[in-house]
Amino acid sequence: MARITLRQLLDHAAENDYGVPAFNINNMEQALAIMDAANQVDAPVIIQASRGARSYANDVMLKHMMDAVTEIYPHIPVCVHLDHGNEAATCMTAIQAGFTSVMMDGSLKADGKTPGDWNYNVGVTKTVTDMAHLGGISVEGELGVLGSLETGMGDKEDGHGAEGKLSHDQLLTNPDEAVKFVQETKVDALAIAMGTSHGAYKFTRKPDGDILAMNVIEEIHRKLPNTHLVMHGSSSVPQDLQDIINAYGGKMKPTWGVPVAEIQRGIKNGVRKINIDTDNRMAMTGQIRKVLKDNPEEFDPRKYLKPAMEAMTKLCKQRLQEFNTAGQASKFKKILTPADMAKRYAKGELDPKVA
Ligand SMILES: O=C(CO)COP(=O)(O)O
Ligand SMILES: O=C[C@H](O)COP(=O)(O)O
Ligand SMILES: [Zn+2]
Ligand SMILES: [Zn+2]
Repeated sequence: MARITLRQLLDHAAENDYGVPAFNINNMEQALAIMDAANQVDAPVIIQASRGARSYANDVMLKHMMDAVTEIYPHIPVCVHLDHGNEAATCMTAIQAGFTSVMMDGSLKADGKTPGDWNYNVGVTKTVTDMAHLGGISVEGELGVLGSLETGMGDKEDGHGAEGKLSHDQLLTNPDEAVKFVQETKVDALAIAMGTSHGAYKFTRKPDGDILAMNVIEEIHRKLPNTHLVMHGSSSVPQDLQDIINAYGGKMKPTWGVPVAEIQRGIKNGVRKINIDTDNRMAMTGQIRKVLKDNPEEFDPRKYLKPAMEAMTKLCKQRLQEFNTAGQASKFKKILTPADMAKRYAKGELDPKVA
């Protein structure tokens, strides 16, 4: 069993200068596609499930799917992570279901819509780290609210995201506050806001520093050189995937995502976890549309799900190569269990270090 905690994985990534994509799953096809990619390029990987994924697939199904992939690919370290936990209970039930890492997203209140203030965010995040670390489970926190620097709007695209207009103060993580947040909460990884948002419609033009503030990441990394940074909303929304969808009856509007080169710049500056969901959704949907359009007589789901999986594997493989995750799986000497990690937290070995 090669189920790894986020903390052990990202510590290795920091020591070896690479980033790890965190791909979202909702079903078996996505889990198999990710693992096929990781196996082909010898990469460790993060598989994450949102609250929506948990209610779509059922925790029991997710748990056994994760057991299945680690049995099929025992040599691939897999971190099973909760994406955007909205309250402590959501994190605790994920841990019960076998997740080795949870995100407590206190940038928004439990409703997933209202921005949380400093005291709320620190309080709820610390509650989760205190409990999770007792069991050796890793925690990602978030400071700053995801949303567009072009429009000031939070991302409401998939039901989770700030409502209403946000100020630049809210949309850009403050580096001094980031230091205090990490010290007070002891999170293992920190998600920061710098202009990305979820979904396909991130930018109306190729992003420059005005709308994708990579300088914020660089400044935070200078102050917190030992903290693993997380970029949410990091799909690149490739033009060729937009084109396939639109060529086969889709109606995606013109849009830009996060260029891979910007993510690579982030990886040089402490970004260790890169969240990608939309690109994989698009890769699958493009193939499903194509098969059904080309073969209107077809009704066997395997006929369109297989090419959909292959397109997702191709995308995942490409990101694992671009982030230098490829070739790293076989470098792991020993996968520590959550119980091993619990002892390390108890000794204070994993306490945050500030520059
Ligand atoms: O951040 C994400 C999940 O937490 C996914 O982002 P994308 O919508 O850019 O793929
Ligand atoms: O928010 C991040 C992911 O894209 C998951 O989306 P979801 O909540 O629709 O599952
Ligand atoms: Zn999303
Ligand atoms: Zn996210």
